[in-house]
Amino acid sequence: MEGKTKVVEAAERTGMTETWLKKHRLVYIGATRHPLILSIRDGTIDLSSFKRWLGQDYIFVRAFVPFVASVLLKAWKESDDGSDMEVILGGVASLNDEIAWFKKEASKWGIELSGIVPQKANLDYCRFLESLMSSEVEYIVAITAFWAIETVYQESFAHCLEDGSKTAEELKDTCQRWGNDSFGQYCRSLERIANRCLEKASDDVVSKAEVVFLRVLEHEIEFWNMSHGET
Ligand SMILES: Cc1ncc(CO)c(N)n1
Repeated sequence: MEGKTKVVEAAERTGMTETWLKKHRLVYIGATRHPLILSIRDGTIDLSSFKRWLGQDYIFVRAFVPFVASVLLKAWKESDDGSDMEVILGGVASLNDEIAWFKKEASKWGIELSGIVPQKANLDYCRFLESLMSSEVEYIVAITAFWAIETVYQESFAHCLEDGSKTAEELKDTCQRWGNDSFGQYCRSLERIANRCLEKASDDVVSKAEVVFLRVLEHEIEFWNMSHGET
């Protein structure tokens, strides 16, 4: 009887990410359909907002590298599936390309990356990432954050490439960077890892992961808000 109860509980937990996306739908939409993204998609974007975002995101991505490395380390220590490490390593490799891309893109727009001052929302987000790098933070919690961070960008930029979007030619490269199908597949691999881990996790760890998921969404919204340039 006890065994049966456990099976039912596990079944209810399959697709935890799906459950959270439904439960927190409004916040998720806030993060993936932000006015900056909508303005890229409808062609009304103010280029100074785009440039502000680009410069700040370069700083963010530099802090994101050690975070992803910390997830890799946790996978090596805590994961029960050796293929997790390969997916995460693929993420590290694509960040290497991403940093090179930021440099190229910045020079295209005449942005001096070394002169960028990180804004408060960026510093807050980077501090949050740093808190997740602690060895006290469980692999499941960290991989959930990683999946959410990548997925927000994928969903946002893919929206700018859908049929009917009026994205300017010079912004398509940026949208492709995160909006392309292979980045989408990579996000789904991360989601499968998160769901597999969440299925086996204790209630306590699952609720910690949910809190972290929500905080990622809030940080992403604040990050997009920086492009307004009011702070
Ligand atoms: C703020 C932010 N979130 C997510 C990503 C995706 O890597 C990024 N580059 N920047």
